[in-house]
Amino acid sequence: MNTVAPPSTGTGELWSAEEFTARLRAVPAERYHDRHPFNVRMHEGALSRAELRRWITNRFHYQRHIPVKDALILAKFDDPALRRSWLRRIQDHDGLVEGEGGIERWLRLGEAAGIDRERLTSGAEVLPGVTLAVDGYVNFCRLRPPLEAVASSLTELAAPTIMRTRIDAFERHYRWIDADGLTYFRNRIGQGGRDSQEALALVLEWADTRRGQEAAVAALRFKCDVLWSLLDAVDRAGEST
Ligand SMILES: O=C(O)c1cc(C(=O)O)c2c(n1)C(=O)C(=O)c1cc(C(=O)O)[nH]c1-2
Repeated sequence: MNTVAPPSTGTGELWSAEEFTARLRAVPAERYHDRHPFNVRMHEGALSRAELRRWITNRFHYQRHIPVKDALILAKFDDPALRRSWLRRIQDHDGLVEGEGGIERWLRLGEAAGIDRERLTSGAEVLPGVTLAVDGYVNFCRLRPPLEAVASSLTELAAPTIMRTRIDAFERHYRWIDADGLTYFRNRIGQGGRDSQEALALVLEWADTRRGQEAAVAALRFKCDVLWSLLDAVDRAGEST
């Protein structure tokens, strides 16, 4: 996390599709939040119940804003097929009817960990740094062009792997959480894989200048920083309790 982005000149030649793809994939490979000390401790089984509950509570703030940022991205598209396709992401989180969808599954994860849904939905325990990180992501998607907004979702290239690692860690080390609570993570393996392939194809198609390619890589770095900052806040909150 100490690397500094080189200044973007945007003046070089267009990277080939292979090189551009490799540069995009290199970003989460280097700075995805699976390397964050908090996630490392989670995967090793070293988190206390209070820490895990703090993570679930604060990550809920991220989860509930994903469909909001996807609605902001959707509003930028003028193509019906593209809107239809992107709409699926909102439906994945919100469900088609009450009681379904990713947000509901995250609430059930909370219940499995002993946090009732009123406590999660109240947002009362969301840390200031988490609010800022999530606002940063939502506003990035609100303000940036479609290429960058879509590219920022490409952290999901790495998400299926972290989901598998997390399920394994929960089943092994945090057995006090009922296994049914892990359904959110199980569902995201397929959804995240599909969403990231869709987003990658769009970014490859739309980035038709070197400047655009560099902007897409920078968007993905920014998103890695969002996820990293969120975990920093969750990690540091423990120092004062
Ligand atoms: O738990 C995780 O590590 C993790 C990471 C990410 C990600 O890489 O952005 C997402 C999710 N989960 C997730 O559940 C999710 O729905 C999601 C949507 C997006 C996005 O940027 O559109 N990222 C992620």
